[in-house]
Amino acid sequence: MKKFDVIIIGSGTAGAKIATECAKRKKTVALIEKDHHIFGGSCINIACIPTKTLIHDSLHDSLYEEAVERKNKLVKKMSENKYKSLYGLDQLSIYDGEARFVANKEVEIVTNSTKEIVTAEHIIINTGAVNNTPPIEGIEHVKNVYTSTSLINSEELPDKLVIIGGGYIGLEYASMYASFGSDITVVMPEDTLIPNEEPEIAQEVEKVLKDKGITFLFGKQVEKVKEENGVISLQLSNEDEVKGDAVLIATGRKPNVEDLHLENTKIMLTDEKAIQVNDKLQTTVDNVWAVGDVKGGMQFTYISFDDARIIINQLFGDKTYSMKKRNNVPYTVFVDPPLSRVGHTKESAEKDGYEVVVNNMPVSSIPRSHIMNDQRGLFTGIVDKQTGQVLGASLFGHSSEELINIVKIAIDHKWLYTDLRDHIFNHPVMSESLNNLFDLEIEK
Ligand SMILES: Cc1cc2nc3c(=O)[nH]c(=O)nc-3n(C[C@H](O)[C@H](O)[C@H](O)COP(=O)(O)OP(=O)(O)OC[C@H]3O[C@@H](n4cnc5c(N)ncnc54)[C@H](O)[C@@H]3O)c2cc1C
Ligand SMILES: NC(=O)c1ccc[n+]([C@@H]2O[C@H](COP(=O)([O-])OP(=O)(O)OC[C@H]3O[C@@H](n4cnc5c(N)ncnc54)[C@H](O)[C@@H]3O)[C@@H](O)[C@H]2O)c1
Repeated sequence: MKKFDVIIIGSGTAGAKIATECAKRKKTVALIEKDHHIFGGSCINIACIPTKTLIHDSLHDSLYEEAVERKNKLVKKMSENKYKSLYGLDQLSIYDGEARFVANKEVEIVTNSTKEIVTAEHIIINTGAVNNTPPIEGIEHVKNVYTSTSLINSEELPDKLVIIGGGYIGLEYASMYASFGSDITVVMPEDTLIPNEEPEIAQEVEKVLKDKGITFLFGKQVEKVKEENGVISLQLSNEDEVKGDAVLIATGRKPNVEDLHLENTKIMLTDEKAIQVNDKLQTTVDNVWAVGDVKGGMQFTYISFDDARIIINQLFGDKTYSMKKRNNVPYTVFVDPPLSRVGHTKESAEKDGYEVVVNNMPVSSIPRSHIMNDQRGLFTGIVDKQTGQVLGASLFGHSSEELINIVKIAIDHKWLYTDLRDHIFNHPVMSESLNNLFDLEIEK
């Protein structure tokens, strides 16, 4: 049986980074990827990069088919570059095959024509997540039912798209396909949009997305789907019916564990069927680690990348970096304009015992928004009344995907609101708005 220092299952964000770092340190590595067409994993092939490219082009008057073509070229280039950056690294063997466990520390690699069992001192599982499709009667018989992956590969713009689920994918695709000109209905079980965000921000997002022509059906489940002459009818929980010519299922993504044959090991799963790890990303088997979406929790590329930092620190560093040190993770929902958040909302800060000062500021008060001719949105800043420390921000408006990182630095470094209020920004730019967002009256 061939023995490596490290086996990595999946070439996603974490896997590729760990493979490079191990090879740099002259470790022998087997990197196993089951689908050569998505070498480099989800982010560059089916997720962040293709969707944000299409979103960009949807806002710059591109025709849908042209945008899909540009997206395809970019994805191909990025995937090839990723492969080239790894292929030929000394000590690194890339396997085009599916990995499955046959014992705690033994992995079988299955290709079309071969089977080989390999072992290693360390095994890292980076198999990502797969779509979670709810059981809806009739759905398997209906054409033009898409996932986030298949819809953006279809070159035909849907005329009337019904989206099931109002999370990240549901909202980003609703906004993007509305910008391209599709008629959009979002069916979601929640009673309100983005219930974990500041209520004022959520209301503003809803208003802006409705102004784009998107219809939301709140508090509804889809029970049955059927198709007649190309018209798809979705029967909802309250007997209502909604019709479209295409359906997107955007009801979450679940850890990809099914084909790993973990029953041959002592690797345990959580109640949510993710691989159970501790804060160092160790599974329940010694020297087997899990990184990225497959370990459950937040599903973001930068979390997978940060997981790689943990592994590299644990294998080659001083072993001090772990999930315990990860906090204030920012995120952006790339609707138009983007919604970004870091740290506390008013409600979550108060739950944690803070007395807070809150400032809401319309984007229209920012000079840059007039230059760009886009005054939509609202910014909210949250500050601890006792200490004056910045606790959080919710930014719904142009460029928020960049601005939010300034607030993250402020929270991480325990800056006071006055640090942002008095910072000299250049002008006229969106970031100077932080001077005003954190210009607060704080009485102690
Ligand atoms: C539509 C969409 C948009 C998104 N947009 C964003 C965004 O804007 N920003 C953001 O931060 N996140 C975004 N995400 C989430 C982000 O893409 C994921 O969190 C991230 O890519 C997860 O990476 P990973 O390292 O866990 O694994 P992945 O990148 O998913 O890689 C897993 C790899 O393992 C391979 N594999 C699986 N099983 C086996 C096996 N048995 N043997 C061998 N290989 C195997 C797969 O083929 C795959 O290549 C988006 C997700 C989606 C679906
Ligand atoms: N900008 C980004 O960073 C970005 C973009 C896209 C996706 N992602 C990641 O991808 C992951 C998956 O995205 P997602 O939107 O699929 O998941 P999600 O968890 O964000 O949202 C799922 C939605 O589907 C609804 N839902 C669940 N079961 C349902 C059912 N049976 N019927 C109808 N609706 C149902 C949920 O209530 C929710 O509204 C996210 O967790 C996110 O981390 C990130």
